[in-house]
Amino acid sequence: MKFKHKYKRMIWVVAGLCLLLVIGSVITIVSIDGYQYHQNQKIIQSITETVTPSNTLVVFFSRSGNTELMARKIADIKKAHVFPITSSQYRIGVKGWVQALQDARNTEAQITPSKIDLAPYDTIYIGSPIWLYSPAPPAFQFARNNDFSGKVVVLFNTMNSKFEQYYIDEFKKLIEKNGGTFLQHIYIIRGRMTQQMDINTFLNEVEQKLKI
Ligand SMILES: Cc1cc2nc3c(=O)[nH]c(=O)nc-3n(C[C@H](O)[C@H](O)[C@H](O)COP(=O)(O)O)c2cc1C
Repeated sequence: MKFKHKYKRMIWVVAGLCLLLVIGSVITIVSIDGYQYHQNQKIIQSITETVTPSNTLVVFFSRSGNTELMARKIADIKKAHVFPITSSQYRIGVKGWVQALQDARNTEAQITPSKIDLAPYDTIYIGSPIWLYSPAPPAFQFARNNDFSGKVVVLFNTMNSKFEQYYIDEFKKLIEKNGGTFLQHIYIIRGRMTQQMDINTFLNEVEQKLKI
């Protein structure tokens, strides 16, 4: 009887420790996310936008600003117009992070705007973070909603460590189904959360990727 009681107590202690570990990890991840968001925003504001006519458009969805940074750098180099897609349920913070994790493998999302007039452009860059090895749902939703007839499309992603080619192929199929030519997939691995590459190396990497 005494042994059973001790055993039960041990289970509670282990369960409590596991719960603390999960809460601690979530707090750490969300704090790093928030820190990164603010660091990225400082640099993003210093990159000037192209206002003259352009036949290249960079469309992106970004939560913590890494993909936005890549998008703005691509637009700067290519003298392209840039257009953010937003999805309010994935805002920075705990709620948005949990929702992102929950929806990571979906290919549908509520996005604003749902469509963009692509008529002035012949090349469209579409960017998003990788969530659970796949481009985030807003990128798929944008690809589903728009007509890419006569357009060349480049998918670009930022991530911590890796993606699965299967999801990139699915994205390519969606672009082709909507009339586009899928030219290329480019990506930057910024490294795991505590050892991410610094912003200048990241921006140099964007330049290198565009030369390929
Ligand atoms: C819910 C969620 C899932 C993620 N899954 C992956 C993943 O499978 N592989 C990976 O390398 N990074 C993953 N990440 C990290 C992001 O891809 C990475 O931080 C990205 O640069 C964030 O882009 P953003 O700042 O534009 O939102 C994930 C992030 C979140 C929030």
